[in-house]
Amino acid sequence: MMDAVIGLEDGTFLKGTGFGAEGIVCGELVFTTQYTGYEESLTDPSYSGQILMFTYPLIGNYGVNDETFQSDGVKVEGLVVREACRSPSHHQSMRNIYKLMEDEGKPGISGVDTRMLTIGTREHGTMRAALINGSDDGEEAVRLARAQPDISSLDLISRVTCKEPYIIKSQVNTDDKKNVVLIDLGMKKNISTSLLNRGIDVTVVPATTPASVIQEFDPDLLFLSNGPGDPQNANAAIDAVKEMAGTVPIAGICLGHQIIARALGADTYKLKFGHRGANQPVKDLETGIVHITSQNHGFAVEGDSFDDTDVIVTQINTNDRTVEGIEQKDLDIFSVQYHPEAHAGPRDTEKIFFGKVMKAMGGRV
Ligand SMILES: NC(=O)CC[C@H](N)C(=O)O
Repeated sequence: MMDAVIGLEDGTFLKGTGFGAEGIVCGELVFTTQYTGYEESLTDPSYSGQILMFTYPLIGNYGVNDETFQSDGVKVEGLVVREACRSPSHHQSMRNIYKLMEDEGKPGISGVDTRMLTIGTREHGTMRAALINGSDDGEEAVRLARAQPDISSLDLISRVTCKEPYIIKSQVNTDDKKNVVLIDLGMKKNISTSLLNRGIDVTVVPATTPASVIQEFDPDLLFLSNGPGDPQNANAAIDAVKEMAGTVPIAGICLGHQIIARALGADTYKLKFGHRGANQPVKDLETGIVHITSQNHGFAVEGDSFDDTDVIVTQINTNDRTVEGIEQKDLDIFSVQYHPEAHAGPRDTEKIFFGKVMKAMGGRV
């Protein structure tokens, strides 16, 4: 048992019990309301630069199975929970969450009032934080929280994107093989899996790959993944979309959606405390149907700011009416703010979104 403390930029600090690796981490403190799916969220590269807090009071009760990972390891900077389960129960569990965080060199804190921290975040907006595992010096944690740069000034994508292009061949036999070029901005594994399961070969390329190189791979569709940080910092991908718009269909998820929107001349802005959870209601404005979606984002697209006046907002969040989906029909471009690939979260929109990707390439849905 180690002393641990979390400090926020507003001067709040809470002492608790440390687990995982000893050390100090800094990042934005964000909360997610999902009850399950902690393995997927901890390994989601979109959380790079952030300390993740679960509002659900018990995390780790079904252990850790590496098969669920959305990347090669834990990508959050640190973890905040009310209680971390030491003795999990699940036949596929390989280790407990204590061991996971220790093996991955990431600190966690338990035994803190996550309700108070969540209310504070909702009232103040997302705050910079520091988590120290191995000390209970709250003043130092607050000082470190305040000393770090704002997330918008960090280049987080370069930390999580792949270094070289690579090709994943689909094992599904189809007569008409399609090839998607996927710009890896910090891709969750289930995005490529959702394409591979439909018989599509996936060429994954680094975030700074220019349009000229993407074209050499002869894509049937250009796909932009999820990823960390402020979409304003993804200039290379924004330029690639601008250059390729109209030449191939383009689709995107989350950060990919924000990048596509910026390429079409829209503004993006920071939400007060973001949407993170597995039950976010999204209304399709064409059908009127509301789907329950998985989400993890802190930025959003300004719906009425598009330079391209043919862009339509296709979906909105019914909680706060923020933009959840856009489409430019003439250019065959569409994207969503939520996560149709789920993992973690509901699969309500999986068939709809990836069906649309298939249709855009002239393939079978
Ligand atoms: N999951 C994501 O792709 C997140 C996108 C972006 N980093 C945001 O926080 O809004």
